[in-house]
Amino acid sequence: MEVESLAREMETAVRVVHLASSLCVKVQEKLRLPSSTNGNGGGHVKSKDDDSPVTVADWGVQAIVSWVLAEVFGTQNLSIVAEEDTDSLSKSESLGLLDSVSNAVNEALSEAHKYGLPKPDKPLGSHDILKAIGRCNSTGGPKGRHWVLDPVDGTLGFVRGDQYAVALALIEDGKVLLGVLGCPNYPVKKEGLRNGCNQSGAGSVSKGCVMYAKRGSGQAWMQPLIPGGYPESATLLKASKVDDPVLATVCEPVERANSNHLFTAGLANSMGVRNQPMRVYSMVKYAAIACGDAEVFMKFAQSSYKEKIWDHAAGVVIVEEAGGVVSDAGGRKLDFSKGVYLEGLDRGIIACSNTVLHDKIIGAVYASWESSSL
Ligand SMILES: Nc1ncnc2c1ncn2[C@@H]1O[C@H](COP(=O)(O)O)[C@@H](OP(=O)(O)O)[C@H]1O
Ligand SMILES: [Mg+2]
Repeated sequence: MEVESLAREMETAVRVVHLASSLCVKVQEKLRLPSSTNGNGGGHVKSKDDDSPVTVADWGVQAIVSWVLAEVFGTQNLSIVAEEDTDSLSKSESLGLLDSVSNAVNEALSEAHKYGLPKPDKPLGSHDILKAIGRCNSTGGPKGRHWVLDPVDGTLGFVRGDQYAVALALIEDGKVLLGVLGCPNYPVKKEGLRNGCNQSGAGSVSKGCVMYAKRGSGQAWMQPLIPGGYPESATLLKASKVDDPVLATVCEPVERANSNHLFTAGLANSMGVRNQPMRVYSMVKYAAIACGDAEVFMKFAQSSYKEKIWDHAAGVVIVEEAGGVVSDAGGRKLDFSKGVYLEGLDRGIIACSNTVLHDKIIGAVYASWESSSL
């Protein structure tokens, strides 16, 4: 019974992330048009109170995921924790923006049947869209089931035409049961789509994938993103077996403000890492570990910053089921049971493709922390 219901949740989550990713691809294309070079993406981008950008895609994805989850599972007991709210979108001066969100949402939902998802009888009105976005106001917690959504993770990467991710997870009683990551700009080797993406070899590269995993299954999967529909195939993902730091690739946030590059460079150096760090926006870093393109992901934010569950939940379960390990800098599992924030996080986050590298980094943190300036 339990397994069966989770199958339905996984199926819905994967399909809606495909649909949401298709919306993002279209919005990102519009942002790149010459008419969008006026600093606010032709009206598609707005600044939040903390000056970080929010776009038509952030609200559009949140509306779509919320609407589909409500259709499939009903609104009673539906708890969704998500990044965006309706505050700025419902202001009178945002009417144009709300119109753009409505258009993007209705365009995407008109194709929902091609993804095996329900579709509205008639286009959603602004009221329905604000309701769907506003419904995602849960704060999670230790008990019950909570969907956790980052509609566009790495919004800065998104507006810069770079990497970003759509991240959806399901948490029950504080444990992440399943995670889905849409990575519309992630390069995937064609051989990889057939055989597991850590296989090397010359050959063409396609763009975009959706990765997903169910807790305890010992399997993480990847599907290609295909325009206008749902793919038939999925391939198994395996994290890298490289355990020699000399051969390892470390990835980290692009923005210095989000992680201390100097500190992580010192750690990497002390363990013998030689490759330059791979700097990537968003949870795509977890995707890179899960599919064997990198071995280590480190994020050491300023001590005043509190990490949010939607920035990690989906990535953690996918990396772990692909064979990797994720913990805080003290080696403890991340705690998704305390609400919106990863409370009690010890200094930083370390995701590795295997325990050998993970143990080495935890040891390096221990050795170097005293002398760090964090
Ligand atoms: N000062 C800060 N320190 C650390 N992380 C931060 C931060 N400000 C924002 N972030 C988080 O870092 C995420 C981007 O990750 P990365 O830097 O790895 O690309 C942001 O996600 P959003 O883009 O969804 O807001 C945001 O949640
Ligand atoms: Mg985010």
